[in-house]
Amino acid sequence: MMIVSPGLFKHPSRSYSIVGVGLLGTFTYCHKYKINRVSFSSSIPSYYHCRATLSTMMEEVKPEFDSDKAAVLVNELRKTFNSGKTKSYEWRISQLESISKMIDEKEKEIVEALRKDLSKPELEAFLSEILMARSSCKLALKELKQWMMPQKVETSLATYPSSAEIVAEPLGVVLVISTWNFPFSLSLDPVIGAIAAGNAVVLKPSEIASATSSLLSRLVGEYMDKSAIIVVEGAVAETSALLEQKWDKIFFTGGARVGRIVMAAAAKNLTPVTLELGGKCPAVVDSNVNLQVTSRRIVAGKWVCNNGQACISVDYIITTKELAPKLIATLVSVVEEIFGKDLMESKERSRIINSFHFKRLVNLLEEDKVSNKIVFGGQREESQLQIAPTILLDVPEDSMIMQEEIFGPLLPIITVERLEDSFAMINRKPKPLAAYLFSDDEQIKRKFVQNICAGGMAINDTILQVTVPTLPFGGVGESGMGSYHGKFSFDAFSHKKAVLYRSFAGDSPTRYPPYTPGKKKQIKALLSVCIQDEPFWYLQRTENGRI
Ligand SMILES: NC(=O)C1=CN([C@@H]2O[C@H](COP(=O)(O)OP(=O)(O)OC[C@H]3O[C@@H](n4cnc5c(N)ncnc54)[C@H](O)[C@@H]3O)[C@@H](O)[C@H]2O)C=CC1
Ligand SMILES: CCCCCC(=O)O
Repeated sequence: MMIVSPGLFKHPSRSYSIVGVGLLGTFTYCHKYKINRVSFSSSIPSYYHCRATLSTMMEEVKPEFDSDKAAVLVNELRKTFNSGKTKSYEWRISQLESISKMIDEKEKEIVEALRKDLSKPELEAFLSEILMARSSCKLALKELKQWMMPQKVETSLATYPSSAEIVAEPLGVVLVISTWNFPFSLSLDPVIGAIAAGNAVVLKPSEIASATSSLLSRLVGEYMDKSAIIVVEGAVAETSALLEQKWDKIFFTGGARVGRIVMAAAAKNLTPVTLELGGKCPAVVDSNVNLQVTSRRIVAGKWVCNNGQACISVDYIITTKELAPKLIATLVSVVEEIFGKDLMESKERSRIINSFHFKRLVNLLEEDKVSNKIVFGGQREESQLQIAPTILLDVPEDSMIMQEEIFGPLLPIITVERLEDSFAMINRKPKPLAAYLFSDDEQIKRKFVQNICAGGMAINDTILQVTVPTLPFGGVGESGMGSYHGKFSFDAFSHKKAVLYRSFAGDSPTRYPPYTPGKKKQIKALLSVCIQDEPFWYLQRTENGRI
């Protein structure tokens, strides 16, 4: 079903309805494709195979928002950026205040869109979407003046007398491509960083969360400066049209398969990227833990958090053979305490986003070597797009469920003889976005932090690391590159320009050729002083005492 959604180029001061000659014609709408109930044959095993099939389906319908339209859009935004308007502190603050106002005034509509897209419970929508976006915006409003201040730094004897600073300047016109699982906060959070850093920005939400995508398009058009901040709705074709343009930064949230497409497109223009990808996030559980608290925090980081459809969700657990039965029993009791005995009736869990993800998850459960490993749950109802919280024990490491990111309510538990054996298992896999350890043993904690490479970690909890704005949120290796949240968002969309200030005084002829033997002696003497006293620099303490 193809829906034309209004308002992409509703532009009071300049009309994009370019009537008349040539390729452009009149263009005042974008095409949005609603994909909620796409069903694939159950023989397709992998998520990415499904996604690729979906992409093929999309290609059959030529989009109106094509590369020519995208070029017009980028050109208009570049004019805005080059006018200097987005660089001022006042403009940035005004746009951030508009976002804050939008979130406050439209909270109910946001919750409703999230219910439509994911049956997201109201409180979860508030906590993981509205509060996340609101707190990012409030932090930027509070800290922006400091973030924009040039950072004074040390200089060196070789440049004496001098002073130096690092100046953050906006990259220019940036593209934010978002995804479907936290479709509101994951779209707005990077946009907040882009605006705080003084950029013009295009947001392309995920077509899979179509209600939130439409809401963002309407609200951004209503509240924000349309000459600098635009939402383009659409699917693969529209995203591809955007990727053909020259951007000053692309910020992508989604899977690694598409991350590679984004990076390849960016390479053509040497455009820097931040890739917020995914992966299999392990949770290691030691036998010396408070099992009740551990289980509650794993359940929170798995089934409460968007029904496991979260990039930082616990993907699998590793624990000892001795602890496994007690851990499973405690997890089950906590799940039933939180969601009730009739797991399929609970309204406290988001649904699976659509039928192709539903089928993908069922395929993971029904693989021969896995289907007899289910120790809890396993119920599913396609009409409700719901799968019960499901625990599996000791599935083979070469099974699909242990090879692919699960991104849903299935939780395999793998047992090892010794807890340290878990480290090798984790390090055999691609570097995860997050890794979790539950242990009371300080030595094990230290070894985990030192030996497990991951985007981020939490010790004795799950997922909360992304709520701390002083911690960068991002991946490593297959789970992504770059990071954001808090000032890291401002930095992700800024160029850090080095500036050295010198006076005309003290210009020494020693610096210039011809390098006579006497001069060489002087230079070597000066440099040896630098290297002896300070590694080639002197500490010119600045007025704010910062190095
Ligand atoms: N690191 C993070 O912050 C997060 C990472 N993720 C990861 O994202 C993945 C799930 O997202 P997906 O289902 O992939 O998201 P998706 O299917 O919504 O795609 C992401 C974006 O890429 C676009 N896209 C899809 N195929 C494309 C193509 N062939 N060419 C150009 N653009 C294309 C979509 O229109 C969408 O806007 C998981 O691996 C998850 O771990 C999800 C949420 C947060
Ligand atoms: C609530 C914050 C969610 C972070 C992104 C994710 O886990 O998909």
